[in-house]
Amino acid sequence: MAFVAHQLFSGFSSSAARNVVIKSVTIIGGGQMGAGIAQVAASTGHSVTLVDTSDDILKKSIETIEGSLRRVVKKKFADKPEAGEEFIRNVMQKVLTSADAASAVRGSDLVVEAIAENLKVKQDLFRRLDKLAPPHTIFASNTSSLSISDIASSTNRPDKFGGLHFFNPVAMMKLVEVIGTPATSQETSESLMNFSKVLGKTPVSSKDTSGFIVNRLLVPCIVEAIRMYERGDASKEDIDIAMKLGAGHPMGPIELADYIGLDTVKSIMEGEAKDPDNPLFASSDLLNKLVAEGKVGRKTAEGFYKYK
Ligand SMILES: CCCCCCCCCCCCC[C@H](O)CC(=O)SCCNC(=O)CCNC(=O)[C@H](O)C(C)(C)COP(=O)(O)OP(=O)(O)OC[C@H]1O[C@@H](n2cnc3c(N)ncnc32)[C@H](O)[C@@H]1OP(=O)(O)O
Ligand SMILES: NC(=O)c1ccc[n+]([C@@H]2O[C@H](COP(=O)([O-])OP(=O)(O)OC[C@H]3O[C@@H](n4cnc5c(N)ncnc54)[C@H](O)[C@@H]3O)[C@@H](O)[C@H]2O)c1
Repeated sequence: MAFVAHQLFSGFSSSAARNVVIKSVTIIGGGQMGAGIAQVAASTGHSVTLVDTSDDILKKSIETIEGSLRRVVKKKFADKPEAGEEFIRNVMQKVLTSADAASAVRGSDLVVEAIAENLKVKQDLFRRLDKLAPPHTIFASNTSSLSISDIASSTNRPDKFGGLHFFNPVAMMKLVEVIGTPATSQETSESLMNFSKVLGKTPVSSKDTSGFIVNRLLVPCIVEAIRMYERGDASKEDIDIAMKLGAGHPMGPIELADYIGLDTVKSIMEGEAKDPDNPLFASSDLLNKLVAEGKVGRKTAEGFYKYK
């Protein structure tokens, strides 16, 4: 799939002190999160370029976006199927794909990174993109657990760098955490807050602290659930039923781990385990085994559970 450089760089105001109005967005990583972010950005009128490492992966990303749009349209245009089809066509036209991050970022107001949860890999990517993106371009990471300051330190634009933490599935989850570091400028934070609102999300702001808001509270729940299952205190089914019916969660913590992806869960755990003061993240034999077997949850049709 060839990259088509149609995007007009249009939203930047001449004054460096003014907010960047985000019109064109490059999303790096076309997996669960990147595809979802591309979908909501295109659905709200942004020109989107979705980047991944190969055309085959990007083809799957496009299928994922179209599949999710069909579910959205089924409700939104319940009585007008033709209008729904037209909506899908219009949204899909706004999503270009490219396996070449370097050309994709050249006309972009915002770059959102949603690649693997690995500090060095994210730093390497941003170090490269920093040299290619225009000076006004804001960089944002969708990291679940890494420090935004650490990722931003690979660039020369820490003032134009923030966290934009979406939730899975992006099409359905209303929250975005906007993370500012001590170096993030007020204009950048405001631009990211405004962008999130334009996407139809509710943004909250958080300092660049471990887990931000949601994961600081959610991750211990998932960790304890997996340990409880490993110890044999309860079956995985009962743990999930208990948290759905007893705590009102839409998914149980073990189902949710499968939904997030056990590869991502393992990367988060290993990143956090570097803190010797936090025994919460000691390794889990069961999690390691599932990941080693390629059973990383829903995306591979098997994790703790099997999926059709
Ligand atoms: C021992 C050591 C362990 C170490 C552990 C370390 C832990 C690490 C943890 C990492 C955490 C990282 C997390 C990440 O940074 C942040 C997150 O994203 S957390 C995840 C947040 N998400 C959730 O909590 C999801 C909860 N689930 C739900 O809200 C719902 O279940 C659902 C996903 C919306 C699905 O709903 P269901 O009712 O279950 O199922 P349905 O299939 O019927 O769907 C309902 C409704 O929604 C529509 N829909 C669902 N998915 C999509 C989609 N992708 N696109 C479009 N529409 C979708 C569907 O069509 C249905 O519509 P309806 O038919 O009702 O009109
Ligand atoms: N899965 C979740 O529930 C969830 C929720 C919020 C945030 N996150 C975070 O979002 C990020 C992505 O998670 P995901 O679940 O979408 O992962 P994923 O495995 O579904 O997708 C990651 C994609 O990035 C691509 N990729 C890897 N390196 C790349 C590179 N250098 N250039 C371009 N593409 C590259 C991979 O090919 C893959 O398609 C992670 O940082 C994760 O912590 C995940």
